[in-house]
Amino acid sequence: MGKKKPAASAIAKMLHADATGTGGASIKSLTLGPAIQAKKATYAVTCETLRMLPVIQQLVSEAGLLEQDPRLSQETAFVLCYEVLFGEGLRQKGPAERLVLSAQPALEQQLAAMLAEAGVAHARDLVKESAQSAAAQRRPRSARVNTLKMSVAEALSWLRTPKEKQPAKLAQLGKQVSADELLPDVLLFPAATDLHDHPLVKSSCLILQSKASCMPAHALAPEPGWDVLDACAAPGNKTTHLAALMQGEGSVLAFDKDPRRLQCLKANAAATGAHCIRARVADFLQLPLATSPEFRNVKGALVDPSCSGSGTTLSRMDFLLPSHAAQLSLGPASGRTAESKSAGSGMQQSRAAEESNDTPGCAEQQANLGSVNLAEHEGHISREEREVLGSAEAPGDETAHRAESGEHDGEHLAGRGDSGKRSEVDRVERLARFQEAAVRHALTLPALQRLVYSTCSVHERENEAVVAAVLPYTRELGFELVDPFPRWHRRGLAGSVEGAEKLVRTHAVEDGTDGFFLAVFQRGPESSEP
Ligand SMILES: C[S@@+](CC[C@H](N)C(=O)[O-])C[C@H]1O[C@@H](n2cnc3c(N)ncnc32)[C@H](O)[C@@H]1O
Repeated sequence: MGKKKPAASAIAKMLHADATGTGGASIKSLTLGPAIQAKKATYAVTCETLRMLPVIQQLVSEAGLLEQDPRLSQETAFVLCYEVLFGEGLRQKGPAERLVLSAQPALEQQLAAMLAEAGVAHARDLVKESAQSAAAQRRPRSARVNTLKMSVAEALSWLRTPKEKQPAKLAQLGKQVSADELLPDVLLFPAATDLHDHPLVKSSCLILQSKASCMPAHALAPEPGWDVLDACAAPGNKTTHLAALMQGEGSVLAFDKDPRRLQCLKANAAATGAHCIRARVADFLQLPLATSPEFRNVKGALVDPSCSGSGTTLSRMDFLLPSHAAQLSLGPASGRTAESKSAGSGMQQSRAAEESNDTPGCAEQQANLGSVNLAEHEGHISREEREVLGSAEAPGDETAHRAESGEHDGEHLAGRGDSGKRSEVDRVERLARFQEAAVRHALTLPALQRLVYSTCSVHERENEAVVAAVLPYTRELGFELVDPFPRWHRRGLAGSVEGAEKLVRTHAVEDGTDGFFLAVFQRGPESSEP
């Protein structure tokens, strides 16, 4: 049956990772990598095949396609079935295409029967759209103005002033852009705007970065001339943001354990003109922060360590996967599966719906960093993170896991079996221990004034519970929790930790950005002496 199409390979990996609860796969990392030639088309076919999967699976099964030729893989059958029924059609190429083309009349007949049974006109109506999918489609696109290259006013003027011979699409974009109310260098564009080929993005004047991911650098608020440390920095979206807020004056000392990701950070720093970044490969936990002259004057630290990435499931479009779509209906009348569970408006409900990220990733992997291919690096995170967790941390202690977190993990992993649930719970626990260790270590910087801890996780264990674990130590050192964004509405989970009202959360469905968490520790003037 020949080589698998890239979309079929991607779907095979996604379905395997989803079914087994293993990480390492995301639609973007699998379809936009350097080895893929027609990236956008592969990405689109993969997404759309997954979106229509409940219908396609049934059609493939009822047409007996896989039995007709055992060499046909189910993923190839899914993709070809998508293309012949909903996509751009198929050409008689190889045996797989010929087989699906010969089955086309039967497939179409079966589809018509499904539509009639469900009483709907379009195949899309057979797949009930989840609340998450709808939210993902509504979500505005955000971009950060790289103020090392262009002021916000210049960027807005560039976008809003029609240029000679400017494509209509760009002129239209200029009418729709708005400045974010909270973060002065963040611009918001309408949902589904594709900015990747925009001239300002290509020249790194605009950085495609989620609003939530732009919060930590603002929360740290470094002054020009400071020495600042970025503990787990690659691929460096926040590192370059720090450099921009410092107007390129001072030093941003950036570390990451992963050499490939650090290369990515360096390329990112060069492209954005962030020349004050000094980046090197290092295990942050091993750096002699308390004793080395290199760190003597560091006043600000950002700790944005590996996390479960459970706040980024909307950006990653994990809702297209079967474990997330388990409750999707196969149409109003079919009654074949349970009702879709609403993401709801409350934090608890939505958290449960979101806690589903099996690839430790972060929103930043989806950002466009000019020529740097981050999709490639996204897959690398999970391998690296497994190593990090395997080597640097104690094994997870399941009894230490908080009941609430466990409950939601269990909920989202329903259907994967106990081992899947257990491994996810253990994974979050191990991540949290690393996160705690990283914060504690950063606090040993002798001149530290301000520390920001952030994750793109929605798990309490990785967020408020980490703050609770380090709080006594921070107090001993004279640090207090402070509120970086008094006007922001979403706070730490009530009752989770003293000072939860000073913690910042963002909600993936309700705030139009990734699910994110941040805490700011500040040392009072009387205790800032080393
Ligand atoms: C969430 S990502 C950081 C994203 C980054 N702050 C940004 O905004 O682009 C976490 C990073 O931590 C790195 N990491 C994990 N363990 C580490 C360690 N012990 N020392 C240094 N870096 C580590 C991973 O390689 C990964 O690049």
